[in-house]
Amino acid sequence: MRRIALKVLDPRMSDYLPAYATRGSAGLDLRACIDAPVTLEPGATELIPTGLAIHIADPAYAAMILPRSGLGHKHGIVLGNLVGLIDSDYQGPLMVSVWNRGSEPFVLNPMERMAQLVVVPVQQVEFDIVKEFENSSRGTGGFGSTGRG
Ligand SMILES: O=c1ccn([C@H]2C[C@H](O)[C@@H](COP(=O)(O)OP(=O)(O)OP(=O)(O)O)O2)c(=O)[nH]1
Ligand SMILES: [Mg+2]
Repeated sequence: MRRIALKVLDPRMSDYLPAYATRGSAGLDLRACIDAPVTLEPGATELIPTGLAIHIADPAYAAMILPRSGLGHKHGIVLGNLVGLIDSDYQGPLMVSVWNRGSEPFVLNPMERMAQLVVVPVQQVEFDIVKEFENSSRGTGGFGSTGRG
């Protein structure tokens, strides 16, 4: 398994370090490092600290913050930025933009799992400037060009 440097910014998080729930888990749950419950009214977005920082260091990797499916589907708790992207050179506090897109207030409790972190491979690229592309079967067709259903 790849190892990534992690700083515990808030000592309370030492007891709640992100871990894979099962052997096959892709995501590491991120918890709300808050002192008191936060009520998210319908439509509200709050930037919630995780109390952690990571430094991925290798530009061939990044991390993505994704919603938890249960919170998103049942309670409308998703992310204000839809997906959070953590650069490999980022060393600041890991923050989660929690958005209540639902119709009921949602109370986020201290240390509650609010989102998940997925580490993914990244291919950085350089561009070759061209006037014409080589032919492809799709060409410029997109946005439904192959039809519906
Ligand atoms: O949900 C998120 C998204 C981002 N970040 C941190 C890590 C990331 O590396 C940095 C910058 O994110 P991004 O590039 O998506 O934001 P930006 O608005 O382009 O800011 P910047 O100008 O700092 O790149 O913010 C988080 O902690 N949580
Ligand atoms: Mg950026």
